[in-house]
Amino acid sequence: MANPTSCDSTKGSITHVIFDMDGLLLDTEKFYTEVQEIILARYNKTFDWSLKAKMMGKKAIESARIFIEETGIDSLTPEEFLVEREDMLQSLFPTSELMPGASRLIRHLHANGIPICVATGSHKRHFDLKTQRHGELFSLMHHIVLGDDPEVKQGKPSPDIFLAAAKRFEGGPIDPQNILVFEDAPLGVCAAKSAGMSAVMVPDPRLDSSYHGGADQILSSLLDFNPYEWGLPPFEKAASQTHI
Ligand SMILES: O=P(O)(O)OC[C@H](O)CO
Ligand SMILES: [Mg+2]
Repeated sequence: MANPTSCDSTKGSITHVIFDMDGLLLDTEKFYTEVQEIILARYNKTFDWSLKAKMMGKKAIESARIFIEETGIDSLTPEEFLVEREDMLQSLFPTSELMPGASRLIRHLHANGIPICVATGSHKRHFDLKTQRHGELFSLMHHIVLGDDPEVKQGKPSPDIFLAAAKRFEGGPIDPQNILVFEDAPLGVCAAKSAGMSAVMVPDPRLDSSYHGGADQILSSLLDFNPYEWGLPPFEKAASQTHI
């Protein structure tokens, strides 16, 4: 039988799970990168991962401000930048695909009665486009908190979105110590830790490891997540392996 004492005290106390969406559940960060590269090329500039790290996970207008500030393009306002990228994003988002392991993990936690939700910087209109092929999977979430939710005053790295998500679980607010957040973005990990939660980071391999600080665990893929390590119900296969 599985030995529960192999989990440390924090990991063993997880009862609720919050998922980031872009770059974590859905392979959508590549769309932002592609579009931003196209826009920057018009100004003979290139997009790099240090800028990407500052933008990922934020609300659209917040990341637009960073983009304009950091690239020094003064002929575009952040609002104009958002308009300029919108048509391209709207045609790409409906093609969004799931990240490896996302479906398995969501279905596993749901089937085992672990309350799960999504907390994404994406606003409603983009969320609807990105998830239009994944409605059934996202319907397994207890709730979804979006970047344009009135309770989310500031985007990540502010803890606002994760604290709002913790409140909306049944019996909420859930103690942050009992919540595990999955994130791909450095600012998202920062937000989860500021909210007092545990954070598993699944970063893009192109993100420099200097951005990995703060996460409680770094994984290459959701496929590598072991629920048992966190006191969560093990995957079937893992459960049988513990008998060996
Ligand atoms: O990573 P998310 O799901 O918080 O989304 C944030 C933006 O929409 C994209 O960086
Ligand atoms: Mg993300």
